[in-house]
Amino acid sequence: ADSDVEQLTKDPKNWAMQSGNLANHRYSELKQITAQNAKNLQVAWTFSTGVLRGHEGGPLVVGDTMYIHSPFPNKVFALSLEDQSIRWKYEPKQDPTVIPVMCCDTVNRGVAYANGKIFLQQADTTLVALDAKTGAELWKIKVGDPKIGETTTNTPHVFKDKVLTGISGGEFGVRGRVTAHDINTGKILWKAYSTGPDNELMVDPGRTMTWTDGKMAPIGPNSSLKTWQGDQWKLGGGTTWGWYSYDPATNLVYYGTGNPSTWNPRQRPGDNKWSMTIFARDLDTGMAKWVYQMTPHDEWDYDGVNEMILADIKVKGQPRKALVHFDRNGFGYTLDRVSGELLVAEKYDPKVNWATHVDMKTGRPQVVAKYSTDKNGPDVNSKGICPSALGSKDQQPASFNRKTGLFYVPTNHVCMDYEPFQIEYTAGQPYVGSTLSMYAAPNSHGGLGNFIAWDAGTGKIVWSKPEKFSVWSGALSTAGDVVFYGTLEGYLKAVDLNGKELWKFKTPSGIIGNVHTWEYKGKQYIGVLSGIGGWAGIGLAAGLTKGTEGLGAVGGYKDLAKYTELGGVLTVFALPDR
Ligand SMILES: O=C(O)c1cc(C(=O)O)c2c(n1)C(=O)C(=O)c1cc(C(=O)O)[nH]c1-2
Ligand SMILES: [Ca+2]
Repeated sequence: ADSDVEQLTKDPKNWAMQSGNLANHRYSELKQITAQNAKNLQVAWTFSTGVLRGHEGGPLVVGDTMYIHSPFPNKVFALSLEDQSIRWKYEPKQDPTVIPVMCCDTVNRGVAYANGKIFLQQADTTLVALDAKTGAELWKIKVGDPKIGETTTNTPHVFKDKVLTGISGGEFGVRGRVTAHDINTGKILWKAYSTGPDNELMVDPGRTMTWTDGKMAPIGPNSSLKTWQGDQWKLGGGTTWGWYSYDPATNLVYYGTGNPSTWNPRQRPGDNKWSMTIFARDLDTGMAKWVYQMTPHDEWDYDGVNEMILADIKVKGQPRKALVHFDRNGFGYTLDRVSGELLVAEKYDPKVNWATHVDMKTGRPQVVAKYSTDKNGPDVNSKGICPSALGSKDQQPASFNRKTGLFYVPTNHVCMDYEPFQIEYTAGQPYVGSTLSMYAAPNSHGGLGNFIAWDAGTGKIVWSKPEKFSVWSGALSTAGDVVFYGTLEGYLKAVDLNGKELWKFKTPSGIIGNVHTWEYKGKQYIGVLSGIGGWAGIGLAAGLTKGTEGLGAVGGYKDLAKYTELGGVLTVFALPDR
């Protein structure tokens, strides 16, 4: 039987899924807080998780209870909205040796709710179901092995009667996959890899389609194996650590796969399918209906895992069932989510230079030779590549406003120098094979980020608001015509539909969490987790973690220490009583 989560997300009093709804909208129908009164927002209450390092994701609210989480050791708290007391607390026992094999800080992107259960994905790859009333453990299952660099940072995703989860470790030669579990027992119902033989990919060579020659065509047999040399696909990356979405009308689940391993492209000739790819899979069977690869043969670490936002919008004047995706590679893609047809691919940061454009017939980016780290070869420093490996956007999710039809997107405005080198694979050791340095986009406003509004029907930036640092927090937009996001200095900001700043508040630490909203006893609340960390904040969060120095210190982020310190704190805001 289907879970209650879809129904719960239809009542805007709840915030029952990390993304707000199945379609990854991060939009709320609540409109007590408006562009006129947002300047009056005040702190209603706060709560410390007692954990340092990177707090991504955000609070879930179901009825009169809030569920929040922390990064490693992955605590979960159930809080009463009535008196803010702790109803229960869960703290798993985990082996801390997992910490050094997490590439980009010990982040966690939050818990999921369904049918009276809370689902948690621990760093050590254990997927756990808890009783939402008591916090008692109902079942758990390990989906990976940290000894070979497999870890988990993603939120679990509940669609209908299944909970889906991914894997991290693209920087350790992990082979990416998604598993679908029975919500009542944890039993694996299907498992679909990103690289390898057709049966393990769960593709049908005659029926799984992809965009080629200006139309959809079957992918053909061994579509992945043919694009790797020898057994390289076994260490091929294509991990699955992003925000998934689901369309009940087509029964398709959508997610992206990450970078191919290693970052030295000369060591893995070929397109490296299906890394850097959008998968559309039937939820019941797991079989792929269509795939689209954004960055064939990645040479820059542009993981393709960023969220797929399902939106019914006009594209070039025609109403379409669209899928909108802001890829790390700097292109904003609009596809037909039913067929997989490529509709729009345009740069959402004007500085993007590694490719001139995406060929709309082949779907392939046209790479600029001087920024090809493969052509330039190992031990050559390719300079001035935009975006950097952080992408024009990383994990920080965008919001789709159902009223304006526009997307509000937190972005990075960062470029890099990239120098690949030969690396041997050793299980459980970084398999990175490149050194980077990253810096603010040259000849621009000097900051490391922008917060933008995007028209996915035409592929155009509507407005762009410069920020000193990358906007590493997820956005929220509301029917009250307010858009919220957090900054790495720790400000929670409210802007109007033209990007004009209405209000800001300095929270206790830098924000890499996502802004959520809910209603309790007739009052609308806004909540966000502070707690600097993640890749942009890792310098502050951990010093550079041993073994991950190669991931590159980002020059400008060192200044963060002038603005903020570590510490996970939830801050809840509301308008004053009249
Ligand atoms: O390839 C992978 O498996 C993998 C995993 C993760 C992760 O799980 O956090 C990140 C990345 N890659 C990555 O490339 C990246 O830029 C990144 C940023 C962050 C973050 O939370 O700030 N995680 C990750
Ligand atoms: Ca990666």
